[in-house]
Amino acid sequence: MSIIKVFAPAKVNLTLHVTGQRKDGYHLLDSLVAFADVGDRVTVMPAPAPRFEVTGPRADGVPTDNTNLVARAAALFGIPVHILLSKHLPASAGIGGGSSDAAATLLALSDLTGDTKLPEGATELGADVRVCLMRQAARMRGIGEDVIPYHDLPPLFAVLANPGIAVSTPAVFAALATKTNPPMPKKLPKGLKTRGFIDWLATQRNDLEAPAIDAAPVIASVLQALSSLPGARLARMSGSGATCFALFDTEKAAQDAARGLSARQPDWWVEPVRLS
Ligand SMILES: C[C@@](CO)(OP(=O)(O)O)[C@H](O)COP(=O)(O)OP(=O)(O)OC[C@H]1O[C@@H](n2ccc(N)nc2=O)[C@H](O)[C@@H]1O
Ligand SMILES: Nc1ncnc2c1ncn2[C@@H]1O[C@H](COP(=O)(O)OP(=O)(O)O)[C@@H](O)[C@H]1O
Repeated sequence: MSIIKVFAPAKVNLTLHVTGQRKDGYHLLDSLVAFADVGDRVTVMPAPAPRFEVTGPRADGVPTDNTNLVARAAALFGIPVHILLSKHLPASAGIGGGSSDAAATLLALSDLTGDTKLPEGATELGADVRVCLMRQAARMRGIGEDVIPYHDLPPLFAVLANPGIAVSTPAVFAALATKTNPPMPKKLPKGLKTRGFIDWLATQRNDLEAPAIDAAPVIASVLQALSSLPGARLARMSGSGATCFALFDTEKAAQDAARGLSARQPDWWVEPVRLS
């Protein structure tokens, strides 16, 4: 029997510029997205009837019914499968857990069925699903439908930190004071090494940081804690929060900093990661 396992990496918005709003309310973005080496795991196997289970250290509170994006993605293929979702990423956390799980499910079912074409409705599962299907650094524009791979990401080492509060993406977008902010430069940097690239990132923004902090002031404490870690070069929020990241010049600096932060904040989710 074929059992297909697909990793669903955390998505990190290294930048997130909100550049406008469509008539239907969705916001136009210009975001440089990368993927971490931590994530959820989706296992799919053929079954006589559909079955869906959620396990893992971060399974609490994740829907186990057909509202889960994994179940919705699988249903698009119209064949019965048994799916195991192992949750390692916090939910409603700005790191695209649901979208990455949905993308992993689409990839697993394509593999199982041999269908190379995505089923209708696949990318409507969420604005981040398209970039999550790409699973590599990319510039994402529009509301997430315009995704171009970015091949110039140098080695990037980060600490991800989430204080354990869920943030509502629609509420954060709705609270944004200015909807038309400048995009990133037309041409993104090419050939920069880690240090220079982090310096460039520091000139860019996450426009959702301010409204997310208004909704959940603990995010300001997370950013403060990350920026004061030894060797931290830049601290920023990912997506609509509450997960924030700090960037370091070396893998060792990120690992040491993550150990220190975990010891001080044992209730936070803290992970040293490599981004690509
Ligand atoms: C903000 C971002 C940045 O990568 O990440 P997260 O914070 O979710 O991780 C994404 O654009 C989120 O993508 P995703 O979580 O897939 O969004 P969806 O489920 O499609 O939309 C949830 C809600 O967010 C708002 N929304 C989402 C995307 C967008 N470009 N404009 C919006 O205004 C809408 O209110 C929408 O109803
Ligand atoms: N597979 C999934 N994992 C996590 N949350 C999910 C999943 N499927 C549906 N959801 C729902 O999607 C919402 C957003 O979760 P998530 O995608 O993790 O957040 P974000 O959009 O901030 O990255 C949550 O309210 C959760 O109930």
